[in-house]
Formats: sequence, structure tokens, C-alpha cells
Amino acid sequence: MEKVFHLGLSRDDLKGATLAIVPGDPDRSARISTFLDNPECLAKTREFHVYRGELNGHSVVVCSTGIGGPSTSIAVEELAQLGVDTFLRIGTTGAIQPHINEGDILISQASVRLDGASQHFAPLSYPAVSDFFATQAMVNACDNLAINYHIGITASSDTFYPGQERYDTYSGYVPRALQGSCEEWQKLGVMNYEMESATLFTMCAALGLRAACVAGVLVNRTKQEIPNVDHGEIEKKSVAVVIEAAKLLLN
Ligand SMILES: O=P(O)(O)O[C@H]1O[C@H](CO)[C@@H](O)[C@H]1O
Ligand SMILES: O=c1cc[nH]c(=O)[nH]1
Repeated sequence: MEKVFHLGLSRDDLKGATLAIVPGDPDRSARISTFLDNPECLAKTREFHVYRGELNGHSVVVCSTGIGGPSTSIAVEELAQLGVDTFLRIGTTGAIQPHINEGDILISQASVRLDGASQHFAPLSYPAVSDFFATQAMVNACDNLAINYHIGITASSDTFYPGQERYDTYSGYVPRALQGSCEEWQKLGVMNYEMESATLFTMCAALGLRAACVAGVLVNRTKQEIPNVDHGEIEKKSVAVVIEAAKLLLN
């Protein structure tokens, strides 16, 4: 059976998995895999750390995407070639609305396309919108676990610094076209910034796949730029949500 280019896996390796949990951070893949029954590591190649196991008797795969759209698009393309049709991203994020607190859970309904990779799948006029039912599962998961959440629009940027209008870089310079962009997204009700959902949503909608995204807030940028929270506790909460959502979708 043919292996895909980067993941180096074939369909048989996934044992029929149709749902993938896709964090950005490779180390998060291993931690998520501990919530699966009979977890096994299938591959560790570049940013893609791939595990397989079962949830409620269904084969499920966990695959990190790395940071940003290009590597995310490779993970999604290759997992789709292997039979996956549902992608649940679990990430970290920076909030830009004052009422959102560190540690809060954000569910992205749709994303502002501040990435480049999504344009390789559909023109900019095409929406980066999540799958309704997968997103509903994220919402129901929060309700089942009594976890509060915010649902709304996410700005999804290719860069962490200028694309998210951060001036605390080496040069302190943000190009003129991006100056004032954070304030504009705030005024348009955007909840947060992260770096993969625009590519994920656009390519999944365009290719007939399902995608949803949940993220834990590490920092509220209306208050500070550098997180001083316990990443582990925030991750535990968002992982609980994505595992519960996966179970709901698999039932
Ligand atoms: O924690 P992950 O899933 O990597 O998500 C967020 O964190 C990274 C930036 O620090 C970007 O990938 C962003 O989307
Ligand atoms: O502010 C943030 C925090 C995490 N990830 C991002 O992309 N932005």
C-alpha cells in the first residue's frame, strides 16, 4: 500500500480512522494520545508527530500540524489521502477582546484569512468557515463538561509578530498595511488571533472535509503581551473539550 509523502504512512496504519485531532505543537500530540485507548506512535517526522488509538472503539488519529498554514495543509492533505474526513484543531491563542480571560476556551466559527496557504485552495472571496456539525460538537462538549466557552470569529495569521500587530519584535516595526489591524479586528468583534484555522477551514470546506477549532487563551493582549499563566492547566481543559467532541462525533 502506497505511503504518503511526508507522514510516511499508508491507509493500513490508520486502521480505518476517519477523525483526526490536530494540535499545532508536536509535544501536544503525545499528551493528547494518552487520552486514547491503546495509543501507538505512528510517526515523528518534521513537525508531524502522529499517534493512533481508539475512542469509544473507533480508530482515531492525532497529528500535529506545526505552526502555520503551509505545514497544516500538508498534514490535512496527507491525512485525507489516508481516509480522514474530520479534523478537530486544538490550539492556543491570544485574545483581543477585553471580556475574554486567560484560560478561557474559544471555539472558532469562522476565520479571517490572514494566511497565504488558504489562497491555494480557494479565492479570498471564499469563506474560511468551520463545519457546522463539528463545531456544534465542540459546543456540546463544553456543555457536557460544564466548561464555559466563547464562540465567534478568529483572525488567523501567517505570522505571529507583524500579522498579529506585535510591536515588541527585534525592530519594533510593523508594516504600514498592518498598523491598526488589531484595532480593526477588535471593532469587528474578532475574538482572538492564532495561525492555522484559516487554512484548515478554507481547505476543508473546499475539499469536502469537516473542520472545527478550539483553543485555550494564553494571553489577553488588551492587558499584556507575555503570558504568565499555567499552560498545562489551559491545555488540559481544551484537550478535554476536543476529546469529548471527538466522542460525540464518533457516536
Ligand atoms: O498552540 P498551537 O496549536 O501551536 O497554536 C498557536 O500557537 C502557535 C504560536 O505560538 C501557533 O501555531 C498558534 O496558532
Ligand atoms: O497571541 C497569540 C498566542 C498564541 N498563538 C498565537 O498565534 N497568538
